[in-house]
Amino acid sequence: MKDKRRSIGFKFALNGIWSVMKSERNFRLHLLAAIIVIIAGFVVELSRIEWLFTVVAIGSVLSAESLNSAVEKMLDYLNPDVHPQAKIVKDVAAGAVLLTAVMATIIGVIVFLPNIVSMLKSW
Ligand SMILES: Nc1ncnc2c1ncn2[C@@H]1O[C@H](COP(=O)(O)OP(=O)(O)OP(=O)(O)O)[C@@H](O)[C@H]1O
Repeated sequence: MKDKRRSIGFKFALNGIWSVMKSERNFRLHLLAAIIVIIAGFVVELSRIEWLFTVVAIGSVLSAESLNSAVEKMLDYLNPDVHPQAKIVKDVAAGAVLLTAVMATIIGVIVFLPNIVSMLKSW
């Protein structure tokens, strides 16, 4: 019974990921960027520790994007009047995405730049 409930919960979670993929252009763009980064990771042969940072960076951005989308959808559903508090709620959620995207960019530069430079030197 507990297993069945768990698998239903998992199905709902997958449904949430699918829904954000369908409705959020930014999520799709970040997903595309993640796929390109993963392919680049194989090309430059990242080390184990570099993969760890890369995976954490990608996961953080996609998670923040999903939570931002949940906040947006909840507010859209509640349909509040124009109000400074409603603005703050959306802006704070969008800020979380920006913070993770900046972090991911910094990690990307630190991880990939030396690899790309040494690859170019060996040509
Ligand atoms: N009810 C509201 N009251 C005051 N400001 C709002 C309200 N709703 C949205 N805003 C402001 O307008 C901005 C854009 O909101 P909008 O609903 O158009 O897009 P979003 O849901 O944040 O993003 P997306 O473009 O992904 O749908 C928000 O970031 C917020 O600053």
